[in-house]
Amino acid sequence: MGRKGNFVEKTPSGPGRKAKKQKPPTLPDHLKEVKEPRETLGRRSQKRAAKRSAVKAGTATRKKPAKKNKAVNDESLDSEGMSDDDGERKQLFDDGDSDNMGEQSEDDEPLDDNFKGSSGDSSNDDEEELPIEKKSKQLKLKKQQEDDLGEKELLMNIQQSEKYTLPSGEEIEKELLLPPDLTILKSRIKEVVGVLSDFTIKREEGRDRIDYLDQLRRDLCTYYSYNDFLMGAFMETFPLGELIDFLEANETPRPMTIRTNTLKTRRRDLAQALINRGVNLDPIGKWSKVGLVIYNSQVPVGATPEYLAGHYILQGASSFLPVMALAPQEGDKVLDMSAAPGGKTSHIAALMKNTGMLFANDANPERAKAVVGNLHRLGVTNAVVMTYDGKVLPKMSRGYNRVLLDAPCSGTGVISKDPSAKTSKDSKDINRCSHLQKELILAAIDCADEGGYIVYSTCSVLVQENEWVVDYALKKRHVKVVDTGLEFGREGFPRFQKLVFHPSVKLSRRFYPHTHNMDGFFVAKLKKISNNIPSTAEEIEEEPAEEKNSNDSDDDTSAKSRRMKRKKGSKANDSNNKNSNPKIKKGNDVKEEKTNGVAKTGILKKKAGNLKKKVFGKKMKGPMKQRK
Ligand SMILES: C[S@@+](CC[C@H](N)C(=O)[O-])C[C@H]1O[C@@H](n2cnc3c(N)ncnc32)[C@H](O)[C@@H]1O
Repeated sequence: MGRKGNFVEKTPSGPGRKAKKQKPPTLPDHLKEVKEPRETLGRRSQKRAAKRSAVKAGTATRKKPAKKNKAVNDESLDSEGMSDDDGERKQLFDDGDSDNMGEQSEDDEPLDDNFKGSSGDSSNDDEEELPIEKKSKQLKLKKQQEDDLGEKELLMNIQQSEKYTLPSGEEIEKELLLPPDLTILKSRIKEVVGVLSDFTIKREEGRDRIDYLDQLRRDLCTYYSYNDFLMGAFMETFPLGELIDFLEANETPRPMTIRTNTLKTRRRDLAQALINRGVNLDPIGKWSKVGLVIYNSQVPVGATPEYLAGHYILQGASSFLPVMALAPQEGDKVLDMSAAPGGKTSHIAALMKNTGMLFANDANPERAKAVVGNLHRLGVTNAVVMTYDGKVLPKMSRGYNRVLLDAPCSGTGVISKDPSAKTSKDSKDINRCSHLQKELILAAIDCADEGGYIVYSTCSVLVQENEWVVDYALKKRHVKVVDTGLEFGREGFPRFQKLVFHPSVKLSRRFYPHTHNMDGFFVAKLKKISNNIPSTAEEIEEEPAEEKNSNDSDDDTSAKSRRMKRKKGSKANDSNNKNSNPKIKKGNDVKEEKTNGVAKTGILKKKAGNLKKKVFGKKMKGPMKQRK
């Protein structure tokens, strides 16, 4: 579909199988005789042909290019007769009828002669050369010299890196007085990463790892313009080699992607319509049937008639993933707890084929307006838009088959889109986000029906906003982590620094700009086992378990190395993932309500006076008519 760019450059791979098998052509002697140049030959060709004749007759010598000489002198080649064959073939081409062939082989030769700076024949050739040929030779020579120099420098650098010395405090102070020299910073970053990757061998006597890490952190902050806190957080999250890739990826925008709105069109038809408008596109990948990647366009992609008609939405590739993990079904009752501007809500509606009931909530009324606009444009008719604080939702409406919590977050996965995060986020922000996320995830679980699914996602790469939050939910509610069903993505971290999370958080998925060429994202899927709340939930500390011994090897995932920092009786929740019931107590504040997947509009009706809601297409009374 579309105009596919052929990114794989095809390089000729030498003679084919048949050609290799064939012996060089052997001609009868009379045909090998040198012919007089034909009348049609040009002046230069005639000169060359005359020279060749002289060489053959022994009245002149002919210089061979350095490489070819080497090949000719190579005994092993001689013994196989290959060089003779080459010579013979060359001679045949040179003397043959084809002027082009002759010219070609001649053109190749003087270049090497010139390289050797020889006189004689080559100087004659020089005289014959066109200015462009001379220029080309000079450029080749210059390039060769540069390459040689580069190689020498590389060797020198390698030798230097083995005994790389960190700058002294005085040198650093001096440096700080001047504007940053990016070239120096870049090479020092490279050097320090090199030392850290082979520390015992490359370290400077008397220097600790922390000295190098501090220097690296300072340099990375300056080079990539991050604040110290965030750089530290990233250094804890990624191995060093990967860290640089991640930071580099944050400097370039991700590909523009759109999602076909299957409520209105098919991807094939949309692609054709956009191609007709001069949009160069491709399917996003095998993992999505609705995504298209836009390489370039002659028209603004956010203002085409197809866009205005709601045939697609501009949406980052990673934003498809939480909805795919949620896998909403036709007729479901679904809650999108923080929905604005509605990209994922509209995707959910499309998968539900506008059936069932979809509640799109966002605490920010201004942002909720964008949800209204998008849902109208995209033809969503099964949705209600609400503007509540997600934390209060369980008191109003429960029994959802599926709940999406695309949580408010620090945005550390989308720095290429919003580079202000590089300097604006500090530890307080992350703590605040994490705290809110923990409250919202519990609310999301409470809203879900028994057996229902909750997808938790963020566009952050920080553990505190991801695995930590999921681990917290596992301790506080009777849920288990299940497979997201997504085909790709890195596993969630079951451990981080000294912290140990429930091993099942591994089932969650991490997506990175440097590995997946999409925004950094985290997706976890939970299944609610029951409405019961672990009896110890209130006593459980919010902090995840800490490892006993920080020297434990990173690979040691044994149960021994885990110390669950729970108080007495906390075993209950450990069994969540084995599907057994933990010690439980009924939540007093929560009135249970089994809905079997059908919306209980009574709740909404009761609170209608307070609800700032909008209904699209269908009235709120009674369950939606389902289109199957
Ligand atoms: C990551 S955005 C959601 C993006 C949306 N899911 C989409 O795909 O278009 C997070 C949203 O959470 C909303 N939010 C923040 N605090 C909230 C709360 N306490 N309850 C509900 N929504 C909240 C923000 O207004 C913001 O729109």
